[in-house]
Amino acid sequence: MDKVFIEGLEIEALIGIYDWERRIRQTLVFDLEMGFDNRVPAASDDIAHTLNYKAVSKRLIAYVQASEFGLVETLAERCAQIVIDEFKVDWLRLKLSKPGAVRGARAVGVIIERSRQA
Ligand SMILES: Nc1nc2c(c(=O)[nH]1)N=C([C@H](O)[C@@H](O)CO)CN2
Repeated sequence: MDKVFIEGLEIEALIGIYDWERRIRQTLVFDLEMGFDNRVPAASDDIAHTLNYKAVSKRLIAYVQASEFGLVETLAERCAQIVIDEFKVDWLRLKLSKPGAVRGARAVGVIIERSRQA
């Protein structure tokens, strides 16, 4: 399966379960792999035929910056659903990292894989 990917997309958000986290914004890092048949845009050389990684990135930036969830699980799930619904993606893997959230760890977070429901 072909893929389009976005790696290391940094977005600031209000996220976390502790009181101190509700008073600050933290940097989150998104890595996405999205299933897509890249033979179609390769044949036409037309951006309109692509899964446009810039358009996906801009949509996620707008959504995440405005979000206020407690758990990274919730935010990851909503972002996955946006990409599947709005960009006609059938399958994706999304890694959401929260750097520096746990002392001693470079990052913590979740990795989810989701498919379009039949
Ligand atoms: N599985 C999760 N564990 C934890 C989360 C989370 O969102 N998912 N969040 C926290 C705190 O907000 C933490 O990031 C602050 O250091 C703890 N565990």
